[in-house]
Amino acid sequence: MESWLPGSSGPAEAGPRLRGLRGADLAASACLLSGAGAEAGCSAPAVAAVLPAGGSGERMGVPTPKQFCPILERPLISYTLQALERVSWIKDIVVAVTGENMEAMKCIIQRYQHKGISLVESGVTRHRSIFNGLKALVEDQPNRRLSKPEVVIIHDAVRPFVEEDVLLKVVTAAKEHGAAGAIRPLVSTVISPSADGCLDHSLERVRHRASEMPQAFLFDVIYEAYQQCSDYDLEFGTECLHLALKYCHIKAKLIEGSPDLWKVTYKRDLYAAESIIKERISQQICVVMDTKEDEEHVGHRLEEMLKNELNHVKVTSGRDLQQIILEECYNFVCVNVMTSDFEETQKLLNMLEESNLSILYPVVVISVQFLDYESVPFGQKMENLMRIREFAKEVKKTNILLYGLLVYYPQDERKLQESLRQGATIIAALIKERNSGLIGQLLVA
Ligand SMILES: Nc1ccn([C@@H]2O[C@H](COP(=O)(O)OP(=O)(O)OP(=O)(O)O)[C@@H](O)[C@H]2O)c(=O)n1
Ligand SMILES: O=C(CO)[C@H](O)[C@H](O)COP(=O)(O)O
Repeated sequence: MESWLPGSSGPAEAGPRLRGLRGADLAASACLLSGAGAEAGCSAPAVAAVLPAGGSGERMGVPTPKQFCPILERPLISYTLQALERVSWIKDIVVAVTGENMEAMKCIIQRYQHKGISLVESGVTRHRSIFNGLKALVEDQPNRRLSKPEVVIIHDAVRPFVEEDVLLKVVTAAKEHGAAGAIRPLVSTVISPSADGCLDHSLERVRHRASEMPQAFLFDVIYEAYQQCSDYDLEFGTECLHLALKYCHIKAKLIEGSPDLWKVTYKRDLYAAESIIKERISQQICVVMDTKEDEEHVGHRLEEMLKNELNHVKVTSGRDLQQIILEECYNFVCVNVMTSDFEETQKLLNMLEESNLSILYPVVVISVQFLDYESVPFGQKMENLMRIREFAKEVKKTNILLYGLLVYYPQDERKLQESLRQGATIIAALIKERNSGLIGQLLVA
């Protein structure tokens, strides 16, 4: 049994904030799982995960297998790997991919800096792919690098939104019951047609559930089940929990999962996944000010306007930028009140590039300038500001989306209020949409 350190789930906080159990709660649950008291410290089963990723995604209807389809320019499977690898108590992750996609998969692992991933060749069916993944974890394999876990999680590579709390629940239940899997209420009623295409019978919807992923098993149970099962099971079966029941008489514990556990299957699911990701990374905005003037100052007024416009979003003024970057804020509004150049924006861009924050998600930077006809001639200001196009092209290479916003700054208070409101609306839209086609544009409010 491996040590399961309290609070060892630090990396799980990486990426957009997770819902459900957090930090201390997770550590406490991990202790409970082990059954060991505080005096004994935490210990828990060694856990590994197998991800079948060898399908062709026929139902998606595109040439690229769906697990490699890009969402915000990053392959879907990378999001799933990120979700699993940030769980510190999952020790090994085995991914089953086709020989044809092996190199592509290696590139994905390298480019997105995934850690602790081993690759095996997939099989012609999902069950065969999973079996290959399990074999890689068995002790008597030649060239064995991985250790046999006590519990193994099985999770589809095309379910990117799996959270640590549901993983912990299925693992805990698997340790107690031998097998466990996430379920969801049925959306539609399941009916059985007869051979002539007419209704034979209908199932009572409230008595049935949709079986989702993740699932977890005592390793010996699921490995035994796969070793015993028939070719028919391997060819046509779709349910791992059923194999554990049929061949090992293990009745899986069923765990209620969240709606986000759904399997990306059709093209529309990619759009849904993209929307979820965009929403998650738009929950915090950092306003970087080139002035420390009082609250009445126009930069602060824009910040207040943003807070009103986006009342569910955390809007913070950036004092300690390094810390804010470390906390994984993906949206920055750089307000230039005192200056009419990109010096402040440039400093921020340098910090972002050094931080590697944009490896996983596109970071939005909006450089805001104020257009005050009385102090700087329009032509001179524009000449300066047009340089944003070059900057934007350059930083796009590192996945930073740079936009310019010119806010009209009239003397008339009512008009100024209106410009600021419009500016806040544009900022909100740019952050929400993350449209790379608009980078380097100077929008006017
Ligand atoms: N021979 C196979 C078939 C499927 N899978 C994986 O099993 C998971 C769930 O299967 P499914 O959604 O059915 O994927 P596909 O078989 O790719 O899709 P489709 O049925 O539309 O062809 C996916 O991560 C898929 O890559 C696999 O590893 N090996
Ligand atoms: O939902 C699941 C668990 O029960 C699996 O993801 C599902 O069985 C995969 O099967 P298929 O390849 O036929 O979609």
